[in-house]
Amino acid sequence: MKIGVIGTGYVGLVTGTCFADSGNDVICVDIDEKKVQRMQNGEVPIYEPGLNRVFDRAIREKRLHFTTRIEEAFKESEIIFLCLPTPPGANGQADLSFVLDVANDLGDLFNKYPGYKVIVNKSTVPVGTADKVKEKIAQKTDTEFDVVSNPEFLREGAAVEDFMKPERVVVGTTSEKAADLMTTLYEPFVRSGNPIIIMDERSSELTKYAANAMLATKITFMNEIANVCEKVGANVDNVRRGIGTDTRIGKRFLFAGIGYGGSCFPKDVQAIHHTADEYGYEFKILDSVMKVNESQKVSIVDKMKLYYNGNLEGKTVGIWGLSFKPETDDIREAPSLYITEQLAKMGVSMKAYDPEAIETFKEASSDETLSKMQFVEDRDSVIDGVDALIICTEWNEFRRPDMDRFAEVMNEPVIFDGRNLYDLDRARDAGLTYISVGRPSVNI
Ligand SMILES: NC(=O)C1=CN([C@@H]2O[C@H](COP(=O)(O)OP(=O)(O)OC[C@H]3O[C@@H](n4cnc5c(N)ncnc54)[C@H](O)[C@@H]3O)[C@@H](O)[C@H]2O)C=CC1
Ligand SMILES: O=C(O)[C@H]1O[C@H](OP(=O)(O)OP(=O)(O)OC[C@H]2O[C@@H](n3ccc(=O)[nH]c3=O)[C@H](O)[C@@H]2O)[C@H](O)[C@@H](O)[C@@H]1O
Repeated sequence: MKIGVIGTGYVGLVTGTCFADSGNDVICVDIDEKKVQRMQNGEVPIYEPGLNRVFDRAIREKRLHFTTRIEEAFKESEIIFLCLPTPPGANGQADLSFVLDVANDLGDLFNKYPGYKVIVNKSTVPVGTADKVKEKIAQKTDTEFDVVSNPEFLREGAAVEDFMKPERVVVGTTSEKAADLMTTLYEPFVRSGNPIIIMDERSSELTKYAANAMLATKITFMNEIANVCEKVGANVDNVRRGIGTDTRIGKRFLFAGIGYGGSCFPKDVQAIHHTADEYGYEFKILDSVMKVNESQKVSIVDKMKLYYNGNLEGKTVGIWGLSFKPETDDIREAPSLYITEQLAKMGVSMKAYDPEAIETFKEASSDETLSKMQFVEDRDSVIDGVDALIICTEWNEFRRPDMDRFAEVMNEPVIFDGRNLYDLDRARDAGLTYISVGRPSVNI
């Protein structure tokens, strides 16, 4: 099949590359000229494990092309995917301007190159967007076309794996013709028997938000259980194991920490809350989820204030991990941004390391915060001569450090761990003061 992909971010590039890998001819479009140039030169512009290998193969076999001209991707394609940003607007609603502007251009192109095509919304978009896109295009053309909702469920850091073997593919369309084309396209990805679930457009659009809001709620629930554990002297790891073995609850997404971040959970929880509000429904549980997550993101700073009796000025603190989760360079809504901002304001100096996200972190932080920060190139240099260490991201290389080294090289071996990486007995044996999430503190 001939496929066009508009927008080559985490979703668009993975979508285009994986469809090319399954034998389709794919043209990807982006307005970012530099990015397109890099991709044309064979470079993957984001860090995403496993993407390089599939990307190189698709380029070598000449099935994956890049352009800044939407017309080039439109002309020959049977299916066109919109993988455009839908950032939060001023009141938390999804900003649809990127999607609707492109829909407008598509209307003109349909006029110029008439003939049936399927336009697919892969961006996360509010209920009713398929109708809006349809309207925009229909204002410009009489050609037959369909607009389909096909939400994406991939996780950053595991994007290729998730795309290649999705647990389900959701397709929202009432058009049989479009459903057949989408089924043909996705069949190679669900050979193991996972379903392609066809439904109406609105249900499909809401499914995406329901999935993200449910997962954000699950994490937040565990963060609240962790906060209760800290009060009553219980251990959230034990509670997690105790409940996760119940298959009705499930083992995954039960890890307490410093709040959910990333480009999607925070914005999508806000957006579905806003949609409900627009339709006169108060989504109360999500009010609490957002409120709890705000405070959870900086709970480490509260713990530090308590430990240092409110006096952190002049301290030097090491930071392990800046990205919102491991295996990505994405820094959007990362707890590290909020923690470092607050510490900088309190006069704390910081020394930070992340395997992939230092550059993106610098781009996203204020000069005031950066003026208090120094960045180093390896994990071990961070802890030399610091008064405490904060762990923000659970990169693998932070899981098994030489535990004795903390006491040897830090001014004081104090660790505030936002990701519960270490066994409490091992921390105790290494002489650490160890404060984690929802577990008894060690040596306090
Ligand atoms: N990042 C993720 O893990 C997931 C994201 N999503 C959703 O997918 C959508 C895209 O997300 P990301 O890929 O993360 O965004 P992104 O911000 O990484 O990439 C968007 C790309 O679109 C390009 N773009 C903007 N306007 C354009 C235009 N007029 N023509 C061509 N290209 C244009 C930008 O230059 C950028 O390269 C969002 O709605 C998001 O909520 C859904 C599932 C997973
Ligand atoms: O719509 C999206 O963009 C995507 O959002 C999430 O994917 P992602 O944001 O890449 O990352 P997750 O692995 O879901 O983690 C999100 C946040 O939750 C936190 N988290 C996750 C799991 C957990 O048990 N505890 C926890 O605190 C992570 O640290 C991270 O900050 C969803 O998992 C994807 O299915 C979805 O497609």
